Amino acid sequence: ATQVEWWHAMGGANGEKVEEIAKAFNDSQDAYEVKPVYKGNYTETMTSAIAAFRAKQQPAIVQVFEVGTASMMAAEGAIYPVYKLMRENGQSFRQDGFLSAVTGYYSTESGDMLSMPFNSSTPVLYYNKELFAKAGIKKAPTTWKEMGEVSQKLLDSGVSCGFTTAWQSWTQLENYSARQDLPFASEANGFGGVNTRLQFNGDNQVAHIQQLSDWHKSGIFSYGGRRSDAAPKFYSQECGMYMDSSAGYAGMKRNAKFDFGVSQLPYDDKVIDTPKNSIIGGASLWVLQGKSDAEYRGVASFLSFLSRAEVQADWHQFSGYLPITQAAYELTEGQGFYAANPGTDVAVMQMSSGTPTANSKGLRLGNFVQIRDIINEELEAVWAGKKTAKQALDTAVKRGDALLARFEKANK
Ligand SMILES: O=P(O)(O)OC[C@H](O)CO
Repeated sequence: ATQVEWWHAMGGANGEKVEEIAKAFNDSQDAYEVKPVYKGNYTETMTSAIAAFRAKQQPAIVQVFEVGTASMMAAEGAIYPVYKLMRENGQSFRQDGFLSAVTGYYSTESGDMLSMPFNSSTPVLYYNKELFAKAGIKKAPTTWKEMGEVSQKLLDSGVSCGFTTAWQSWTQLENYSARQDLPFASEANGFGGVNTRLQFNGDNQVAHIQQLSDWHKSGIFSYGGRRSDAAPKFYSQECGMYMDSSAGYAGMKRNAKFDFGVSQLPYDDKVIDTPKNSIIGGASLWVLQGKSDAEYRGVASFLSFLSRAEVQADWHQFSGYLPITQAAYELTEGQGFYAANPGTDVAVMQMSSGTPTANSKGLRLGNFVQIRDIINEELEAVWAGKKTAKQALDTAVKRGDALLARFEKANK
């Protein structure tokens, strides 16, 4: 069989599921064998693939997190656009069957899908129902004001922290901006052109980060790391609430030894009456150039397999990633999964509520991997009490803009 290498960044429970999916494809036919290879976290996987491409050792498929999207799109000679691959390999590929919020993120202006949105997520709020009950809290907070009040009740009942968060730039700046309908960057968050510049140092974002800083001092909020490293604070019941990707679900079922609930991210009722949709994260699969025709036939066949409703629905139900096709969503609903597992449809609802605005469609920023590092550094200076929110966000914008200017120059 022709071998097809697939580099990915799925560890833990979701990594085991990826192995299972590849095996199911391999068992379903004997012309191709997909070999999944775990390459570390998202940044490590992307960096390895770029280095491998330069050394002509690249895999056929690489999983790249949403943050790397603009960089991948710009790497024209290195990628084989998915819409083209499917067409040239005789696979019928109905883009219109995918959820528009997801395809929009990964398509060109003319609507052609460049990568395959295998695992799209959106951040949600997880909460410990048992700690809530002990503290006399009846329901999950819906606004940031309630977030503070509920956290205080948790602290008063003896819990050591109200909440923690994973992926701080994604949850507290990118999605905060989208939900509150505030620009994160100009040019429709980069969708309008490479001449985009950062705007997340507006008054509302500054006030939000300053509030988190004050809460960090009082114990309401506790910082636990740049990716999902804060999860153990929630599992160990140190914190009563936790904001993370909807795909934290698989790990949650495995590690949380208590009853937990899932609800939408809180919104800021000082800024907006009805929050906008949240934006996606997670990753998509990019096909790389330089492989044989036989390998590409294998890739196309595998991507078709991955978009099947039953494969998608199973992956969605296991991991908490979004059902990326309408058919996978309907199948899941028809199977009674949402009714039997309350909270599992929160991400889809939050993501698809209302009509997306220029501020909630998503982000398309060059050098965004490095910009996220800058944001992480600056936010960490806030949590450490070394900078005010305003100082940190102003500096992050200035440093990030220099990277955007460089990307603009290279991609005009
Ligand atoms: O944990 P994931 O896979 O949903 O990804 C979260 C963020 O989008 C990564 O940038």
